[in-house]
Amino acid sequence: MTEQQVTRIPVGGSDPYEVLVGRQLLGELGALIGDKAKRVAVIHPEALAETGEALRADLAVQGYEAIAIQVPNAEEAKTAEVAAYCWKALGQSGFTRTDVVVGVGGGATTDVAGFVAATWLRGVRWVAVPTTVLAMVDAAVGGKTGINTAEGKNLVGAFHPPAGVLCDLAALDSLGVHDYVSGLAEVIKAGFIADPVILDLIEADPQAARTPAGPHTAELIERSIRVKAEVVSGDLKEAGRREILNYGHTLGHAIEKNERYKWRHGAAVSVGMMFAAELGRLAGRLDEATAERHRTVLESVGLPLSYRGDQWPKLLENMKVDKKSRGDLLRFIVLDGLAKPTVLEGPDPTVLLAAYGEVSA
Ligand SMILES: NC(=O)c1ccc[n+]([C@@H]2O[C@H](COP(=O)([O-])OP(=O)(O)OC[C@H]3O[C@@H](n4cnc5c(N)ncnc54)[C@H](O)[C@@H]3O)[C@@H](O)[C@H]2O)c1
Ligand SMILES: O=C(O)C(=O)C[C@@H](O)[C@H](O)[C@H](O)COP(=O)(O)O
Ligand SMILES: [Zn+2]
Repeated sequence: MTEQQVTRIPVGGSDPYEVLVGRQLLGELGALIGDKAKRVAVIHPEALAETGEALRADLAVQGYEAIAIQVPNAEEAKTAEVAAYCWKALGQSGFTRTDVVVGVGGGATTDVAGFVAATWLRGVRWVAVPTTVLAMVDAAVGGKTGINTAEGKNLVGAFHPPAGVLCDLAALDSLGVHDYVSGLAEVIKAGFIADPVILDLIEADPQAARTPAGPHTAELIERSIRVKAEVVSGDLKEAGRREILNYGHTLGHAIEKNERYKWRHGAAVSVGMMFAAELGRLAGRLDEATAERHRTVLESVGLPLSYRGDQWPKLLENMKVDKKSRGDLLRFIVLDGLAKPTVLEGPDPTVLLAAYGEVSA
């Protein structure tokens, strides 16, 4: 990709928008903010203090009353206290319904920024500027916004699509390898549920896939965004098909909570996908080769495959508040085959335990 090339991926639904992938995209921000806004709030994590301030200063030069709101890094930002801190900043700046929130950062930041936008005055416009692989391919696209509570992950939130998403690939150069690789879990998820070419590209050179300098970085990101865009375009509020994007997340979210959010989301989802593959296999749905492919591709990029065996009772308890649960019924996304996701409802507890045995350390 040359510096000037920009890929535009449409996301449909009642409030359509585009995901732009390229470099030097910040020139696009003004058009997305629109001409009705007087004030803009740039919500950014501590790690991107300079970027947040540069963006604020640039918007101020363009004539907006721009404020920067710094939130903690990573999952510590996804709390009611941080949301309340942001609401206070908006209130103090006189933020009205025509003003705009810009969320710049990883998925944790875009989740809380989107949630603040969804709740302030019952909903104001927002633009996502994702700066991690994970946020580009998943978190910033699709309008799921939210925060955690003491009881679990993402338990409070709203569906509130952004006005646009700017994925500037240059942002990935400063990302640590651990965070880069964590994002690959959602890329690999998109491969297993819908686009196996993603898996072929990673398997061809797993080491190259671990860095933004790899030859297929833009293609992997764009393919994953297209999977997400296609799914959410037809089912914004997760009435059905959108549930496939939760592949690996039932156990993944339970692990994140058990680890008090010290594990990255992608790492937990990696173990969760391995578990879901084994669950599908043991339930007689998934062939052995595809289940084994999970192990090889996740391991090849350095993602974890196992978790502490003694934690199963706690994980089972955590999984009960998963949003796919209905009453006492646990529901999992499994595969009937490669790119054939489906729902497995109320699996036999012995099969669940056996599947966990396959990922227990
Ligand atoms: N809304 C959705 O549909 C959706 C989808 C997937 C994941 N998520 C959420 O996304 C979150 C995980 O996102 P993540 O993996 O991006 O992690 P993250 O947001 O926690 O970011 C990881 C770390 O990298 C820092 N960082 C961000 N961009 C950087 C950059 N360019 N250079 C250097 N440091 C940078 C962050 O400040 C943080 O410390 C989880 O909370 C998960 O639940 C949401
Ligand atoms: O967009 C979706 O829908 C997803 O499930 C994508 C997931 O990768 C993401 O982690 C999402 O935040 C999980 O949502 P939740 O509803 O299970 O909290
Ligand atoms: Zn996820």
